[in-house]
Amino acid sequence: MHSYQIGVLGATGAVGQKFIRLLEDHPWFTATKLGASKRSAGKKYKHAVHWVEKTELPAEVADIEVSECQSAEFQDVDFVFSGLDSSVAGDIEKEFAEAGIPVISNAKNYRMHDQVPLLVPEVNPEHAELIKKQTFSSDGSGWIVTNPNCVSVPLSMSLKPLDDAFGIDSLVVTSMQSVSGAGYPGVPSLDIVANVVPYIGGEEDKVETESTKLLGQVKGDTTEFRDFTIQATAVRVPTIEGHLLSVAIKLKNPPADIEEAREAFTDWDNPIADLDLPSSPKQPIRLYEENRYPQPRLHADREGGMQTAIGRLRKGNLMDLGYVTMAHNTIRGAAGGAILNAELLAAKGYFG
Ligand SMILES: NC(=O)C1=CN([C@@H]2O[C@H](COP(=O)(O)OP(=O)(O)OC[C@H]3O[C@@H](n4cnc5c(N)ncnc54)[C@H](OP(=O)(O)O)[C@@H]3O)[C@@H](O)[C@H]2O)C=CC1
Ligand SMILES: N[C@@H](CC(=O)OP(=O)(O)O)C(=O)O
Repeated sequence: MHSYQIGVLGATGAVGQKFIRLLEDHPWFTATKLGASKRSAGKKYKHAVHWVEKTELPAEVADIEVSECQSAEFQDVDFVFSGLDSSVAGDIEKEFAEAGIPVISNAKNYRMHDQVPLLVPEVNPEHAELIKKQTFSSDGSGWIVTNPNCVSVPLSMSLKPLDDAFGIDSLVVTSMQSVSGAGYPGVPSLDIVANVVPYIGGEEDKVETESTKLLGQVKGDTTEFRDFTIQATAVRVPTIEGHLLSVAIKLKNPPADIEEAREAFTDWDNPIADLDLPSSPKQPIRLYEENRYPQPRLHADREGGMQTAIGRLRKGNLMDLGYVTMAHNTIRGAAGGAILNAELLAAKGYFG
């Protein structure tokens, strides 16, 4: 039976609040320590946070006094989740790992670090073994694992079955990203109401790189990236939750017909199904046949926000296939993805 006391760094932020909500009643993990900036430290969580979740602020955490994000304050926890702002996540997460506290991070800072796994349990669970190569702490007790960017999650989930079946040559992706991706208060209302903003700073580089690490292979003490090319355009749209991606893909051994492409998704086996992890969706990938699906408002919450939706699968004129894919950006693409990573690592015995 797994039972862990955990801390949440950045607990007052948009992603931090999602951690708090998803951890309420979690069968394995209990949040006992919460960290944020000096602005929040010393206050009760209920007074420090500007709660934006639809559910009530969980009573178990409401009166916890928020700490500064220093390992000395978190000595009693088994590990921490990090929903820290990336401007501070680098130094803080390193300090925790050096002090022997594992960090399950949602921030971008260590995603490209040679020994840090960039992990999506259904895509590359075997990359967890890189943890053993990390030297943040002298005895190996402190380490960092990251989850990818909220666009890279549905992208890599959709690419994995296609890669297994046909091999990926190259792809073009356009991501239509919801406003919650920018945190709270996020994008100014005058920019985004009844509008589309055709640029999200720093986003395209991450989308063009992360899937080549996720679908890569651990070799020695690092990951060998794949050599397929991704061309990305990231735009902000006035939806609230759920990033919708349009993908056009060229394959090494294209399917004979669209039915064969469909089967790549429907016949794909989830490699972690037998672990029966608490946050694992029963059906990680859902292929919609209806031309008008998937839609962020209708489908982002499916399977607790952990399912990746695929639709509009069709033969392309220029590339081999076209499709759309969509996932809940702050659950599957952020806090829920990090919690699933921690469940995988707990089931594999990484927390001792
Ligand atoms: N929103 C999303 O969809 C996604 C976000 N992410 C990533 O998750 C992280 C958090 O994003 P989001 O929740 O939107 O951001 P927010 O701005 O909403 O929250 C940031 C958190 O970091 C804390 N913080 C800020 N400065 C410091 C500091 N100097 N020391 C300690 N804590 C500090 C804040 O505390 P305080 O309240 O006290 O200021 C707050 O808890 C980012 O790295 C982001 O890129 C990843 C995927 C998706
Ligand atoms: N940039 C993403 C959210 C985010 O913070 O991504 P990352 O974890 O890669 O920094 C969005 O706007 O939707």
